[in-house]
Amino acid sequence: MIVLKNLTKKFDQFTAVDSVNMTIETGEFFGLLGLNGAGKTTTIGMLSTLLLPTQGEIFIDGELLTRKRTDLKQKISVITQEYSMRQDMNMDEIMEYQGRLYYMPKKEIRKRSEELLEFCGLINDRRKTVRKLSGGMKRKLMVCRALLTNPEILLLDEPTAGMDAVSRRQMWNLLKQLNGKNLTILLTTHYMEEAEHLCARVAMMNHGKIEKISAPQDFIDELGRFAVDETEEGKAATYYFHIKEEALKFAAQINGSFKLRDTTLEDAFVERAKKDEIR
Ligand SMILES: Nc1ncnc2c1ncn2[C@@H]1O[C@H](COP(=O)(O)OP(=O)(O)OP(=O)(O)O)[C@@H](O)[C@H]1O
Repeated sequence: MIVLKNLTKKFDQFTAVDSVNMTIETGEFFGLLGLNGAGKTTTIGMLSTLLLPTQGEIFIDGELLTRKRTDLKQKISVITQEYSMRQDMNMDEIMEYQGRLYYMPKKEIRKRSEELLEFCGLINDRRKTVRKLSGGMKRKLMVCRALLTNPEILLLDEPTAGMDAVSRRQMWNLLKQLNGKNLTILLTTHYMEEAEHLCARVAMMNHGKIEKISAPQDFIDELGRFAVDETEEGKAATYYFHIKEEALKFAAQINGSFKLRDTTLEDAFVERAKKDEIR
């Protein structure tokens, strides 16, 4: 279990993460959502101990996380937004290098690498250098590398940024399978469909603060499960309803064209952002 208590990070006078309180259960698939600059990466940075909190604490399974607690740090693996791999190494070499960093025996590195590369569908490309891999393959390799040391918690900062639709879905399947094996996953994403598809709960972060934590469906229900997209004289607007009959009644009096559909987490996210702009 991960517990953040009043977690705060200031860069000089600017507060990037502001008294965040949050609990992520063991084995949970949790999403951290928010506009650019909301404080998501900074939160991940503190969880990975790359950044030190200005105030507040992080507890892993009830124990205070500090840079000195290698035992706790070993439970956590992080995958950052940037590809941080040597271009001239092949997959086997990348895995071996990582294993050696953590003083893993050679035999174990080889066994676990093989399992992971197989699991991620990369085994046939293991001799390819990073330079020759597609963006999707590189991201999968980063997952393999992060899992080599058998972490209990995986932190992913925008794991599918820039991926094509097919690779993204492959990554989703992979992450779901890993979570099925009780890996706790915390991800940040700008793809609301991704969060809706994967996360049991999401936190909406805004200007460093957590505004609300709930299941994606709760955000949708709060807004109204039924959406009517109206297009009239080139203008588009969306209206939300809790009851389907009401949505249909509304749609019947529209002069232009309309589409009745299910509300998505993206709708809920955009509406919250609009309200914040007005405030
Ligand atoms: N090292 C730093 N020094 C000063 N300000 C920083 C630093 N790192 C982040 N910030 C600021 O803190 C705020 C939060 O940044 P952060 O990267 O955590 O946001 P984010 O939610 O991950 O955004 P994005 O979705 O764009 O990745 C931003 O205003 C950013 O400019």
